Order: sequence, then C-alpha cells, then structure tokens
Amino acid sequence: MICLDRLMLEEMVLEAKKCSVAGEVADYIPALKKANKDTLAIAVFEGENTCSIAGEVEEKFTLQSISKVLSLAVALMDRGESTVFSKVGMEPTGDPFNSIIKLEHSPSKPLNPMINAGALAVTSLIVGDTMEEKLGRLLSFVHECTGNQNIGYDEEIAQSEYETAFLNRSLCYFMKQHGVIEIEVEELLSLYTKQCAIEVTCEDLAKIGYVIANEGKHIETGRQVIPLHIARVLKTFMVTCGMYNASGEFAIRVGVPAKSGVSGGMMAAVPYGPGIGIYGPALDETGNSIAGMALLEALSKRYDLSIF
Ligand SMILES: NC(=O)CC[C@H](N)C(=O)O
Repeated sequence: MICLDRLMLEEMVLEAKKCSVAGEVADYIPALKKANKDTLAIAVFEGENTCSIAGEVEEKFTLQSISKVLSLAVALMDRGESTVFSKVGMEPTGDPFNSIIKLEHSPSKPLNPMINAGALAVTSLIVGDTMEEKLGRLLSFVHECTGNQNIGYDEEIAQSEYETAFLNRSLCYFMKQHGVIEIEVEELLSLYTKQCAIEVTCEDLAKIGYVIANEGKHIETGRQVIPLHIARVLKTFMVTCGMYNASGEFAIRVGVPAKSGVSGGMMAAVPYGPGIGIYGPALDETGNSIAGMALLEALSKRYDLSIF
C-alpha cells in the first residue's frame, strides 16, 4: 500500500492541470471534440475499499486505445499466443499510433498490438459467431474486471469514428490483402470502433489496471480473470509500446506500465501495487494526455512507483 494522502492527490491534480493549456483535444474523431480540455481526474485503486480519487472523477470517457490492452487479453485467452503472434509482432515502433509506413515491411504484419494496425488485427481474432457476440465478450471482460455491469459503449462516438475511419480502413484493407486479417473489413471496423467507444470512469479504469497489476486476479471475487502469463504480456506491452512513440521517455520519467487513449484516458498498472485511472483530454503531439502524464510522473516520483 502506498497510503495516499487525499489532500496531496488533490494538490497534484491542480498542479498538473496547468499543463492542459499546452494541449489540444482530439478532433479527428468528430465526437471527441466536445471534451472539456481543462478536465483532469484520477482514481488510485489499492484493493477492496481503498480507492483514492481527485478531480472531476464523475466524468465518463471512452477507452479508445486503452481498449487495445483489453482486446489483446481476450484474443490471447481465446486463441493462444502462437496464433495471435503469428498475426501481430512484439516490437515497439518509433512511429505514430496510426502510421501505415512499417506495414509494408516483410512479413507485412503489424509491429505490435498497441498501434492501430496491430490492434485491428488482434480484434479480428476475438472469438464469436457474430460481431455482437465478440463485443459481448469484450464487455463482459470489462464488467468482470470492474465489477460494474453498467458499462457499455457510447454509440455517438462509435458511429462518429466509424464514419470517418478512412485511415484505419486503409490499414485493414492492406492487411486483408496480405492475409493478416481474414474477416470482413467493415464488420471489423464496426466492432473496433465500438470497442474504442466503451465508456468508463477513472475508477473503472483503476480497477482494470489493478487486475492487470496483480497477476490477473480479481481482489474481490478472487477469480483469476486473466491468466498470470497473459497479465505479464499485457504489462510488458504497456511498458514498451503503451504510450506510442513516447514510450521510451515515459519509461524514464514515470517508469510504470501504462496505456493511453486519444480520449485523454490513461490506465496504469503498477506491478503488485495500485491500478490507476486518469482522464485529461488535452493531448500532446503524440496523442497522450498532457496533464495526465504530468500527474502520473508526479505521483510516481512522490511514491517511488517506477519499476526500474
Ligand atoms: N490512439 C488512440 O486512442 C486511437 C484510437 C482510435 N479509436 C483510433 O483508432 O484512431
């Protein structure tokens, strides 16, 4: 336990919030433009009845790229490592999350599951007879990790992304040509945009982070929600690729496994420690929450959370 001081957490939020002015909310998904750039919220979950919160914690936001960690968990449980990693690699990339450039390299498989191309390939592997069933698998996984059965997806944001996802469409068609994706592209995009639009609060995120942090076990139900070796794979990808092409600097400054999304959400999983959920929609040029990163850096330094 890091025994968080609530007042200290509130002060840290106020301090980190100042960075928001230098960021911008994502606008390439039209519905995300509505976010308030000044918002900053955090939840730190340390097990049963110990969740410290500060900032606008009642705000809901969509997972966006944070969902890549969850779809990877489900695909690995459904298909096993050898199938999943025959379609997607394990190496970080210095390119932006939506880059197409490395796809053309032989053997034409995306570099890792945390960039869009890799995540689309991973989502295509989730088992289910219909897209609804596949989405249902993902949602029940989220329900199980959070204990919150009310979590669903934001239809407006999903639709807004589906209608404008021309880059993701081109990634899919390229991968379909090369046999990385075997299912129908429009169906995959419809599933992927709903997966990205799953709507949570910081507290929900912190609880998911806690499961990943603590060997995949759920503290309240005692259930092994994620097999141990898969929880380790998730944390490793979060360290090496979780903040896209800012992952190296983030590892040095903050040093905890974390995953960000263009909604401004961030989920951190400190091994054998807390799960952390942050929401701050002002982004820097790499697509990471600018105030969220400052806040996590301050928290990591204050409570010595770096794993290195
Ligand atoms: N970086 C992100 O959060 C990207 C997720 C977003 N849904 C996309 O595919 O573009």
